[in-house]
Amino acid sequence: MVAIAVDRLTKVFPDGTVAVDGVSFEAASGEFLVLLGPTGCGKSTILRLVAGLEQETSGHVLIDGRVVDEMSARDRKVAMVFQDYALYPHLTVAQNIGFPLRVGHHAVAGVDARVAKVAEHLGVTDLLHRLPGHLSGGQRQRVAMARAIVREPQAFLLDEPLSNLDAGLRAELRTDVAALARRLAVTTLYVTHDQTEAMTMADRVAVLRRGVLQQIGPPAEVYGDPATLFVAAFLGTPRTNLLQGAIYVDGDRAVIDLGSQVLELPSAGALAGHHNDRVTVAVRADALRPVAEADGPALRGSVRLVENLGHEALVHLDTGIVPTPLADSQLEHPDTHLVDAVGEDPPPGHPFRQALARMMPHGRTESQPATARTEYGFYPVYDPESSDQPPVLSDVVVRVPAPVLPRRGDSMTVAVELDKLLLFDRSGARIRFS
Ligand SMILES: Nc1ncnc2c1ncn2[C@@H]1O[C@H](COP(=O)(O)OP(=O)(O)OP(=O)(O)O)[C@@H](O)[C@H]1O
Repeated sequence: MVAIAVDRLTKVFPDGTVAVDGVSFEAASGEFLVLLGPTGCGKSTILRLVAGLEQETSGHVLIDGRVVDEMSARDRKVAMVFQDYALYPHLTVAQNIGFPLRVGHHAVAGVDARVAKVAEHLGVTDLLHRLPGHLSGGQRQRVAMARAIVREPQAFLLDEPLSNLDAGLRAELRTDVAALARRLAVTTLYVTHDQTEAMTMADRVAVLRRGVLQQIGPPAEVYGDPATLFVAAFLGTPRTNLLQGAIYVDGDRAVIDLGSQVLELPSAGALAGHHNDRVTVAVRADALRPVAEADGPALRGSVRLVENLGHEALVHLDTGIVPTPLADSQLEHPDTHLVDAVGEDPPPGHPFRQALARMMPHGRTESQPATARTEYGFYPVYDPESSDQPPVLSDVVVRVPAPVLPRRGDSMTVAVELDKLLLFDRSGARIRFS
């Protein structure tokens, strides 16, 4: 088997769309590498470039250490499977699987044996005589996979192969597909926007955003140690809580000021140089634990909503903390929207004045002016362009084990595991503090 690498790969389409922007990575021989990212981030384009179905604007594709930029798709000997399996409707399953061998240079002898072997690998032996129209979606996808591997490709390129299937089948097939790729030890690039698929199937995950590689690493590392706010926000079920905050440092004391609440850190440590920095605090449900009484860092709130999932519940807590909005925040527009409200007010007449006037201060009450600061000098800011609606305070989502569930309106305290707390600066880059 062979390694696949891309080196500063860039694809600009004729209309100027930069679909892939200087991406470099290497999938080792036999590795299962998942390309993960939201729609339009360039995943499929990377796959098509590797397959030779698209010509790169600059950079290189390497297969087994050899630059293949000028090599035809056929000669690259990689097999690609798409989400629409595109089986030939008038051919039986056996004929579909054997098709690449019959049109290729192979002697016809031996085709049946290879079809039988591959069909067994994919668990479709009983279906060999059927037509695709008489198969379920999952069975069709298995046949498409069988057809792709029958030529014994050097590598597998899978483009959202499971996305047309229902949830149950997806779960079943993702285990099968990953197991098959490992059994055959075929180097695999697998494209998905589904974080569960990425986490469960991959040896390593490459997270992409707008054609740019954000981070690559084993699933646990990318999840637990995200390099950017984008990665932290993209990976998390339930969704990662993103909270506006600021860092306050006084000697060896450090506080993360969340407006209506503060989290005290044991020591300033690596945050010493970040006094007054505006940050987004990303805190996932697995960093939060409901407690009767806090004996360490904690957040408090009142229960707004309980989603009962049977074995556990997701509790939405109204904490009075202002969220970093996912779509209109620095997540999508680095450093363009948020005003640095820490430290000093903008001068009169400054264009940000209006924005500041619409700020939601911490624990706002009727008697409190809208520009109240916390004792540490911070107030969260709403982007006035993102919405005409009054600002909404963040719900912090917490997992609570069934059966003892809180009720709407109950107060709740959740202990915060500080070493799972993720801080990001205004450009979305990680601030490490321990
Ligand atoms: N032929 C083309 N001409 C112009 N733009 C294109 C072309 N093909 C893709 N794009 C654009 O390039 C970007 C990346 O597309 P690509 O299909 O690689 O994304 P993706 O991450 O695979 O998305 P999805 O998950 O929706 O399939 C998108 O903005 C897309 O609109």
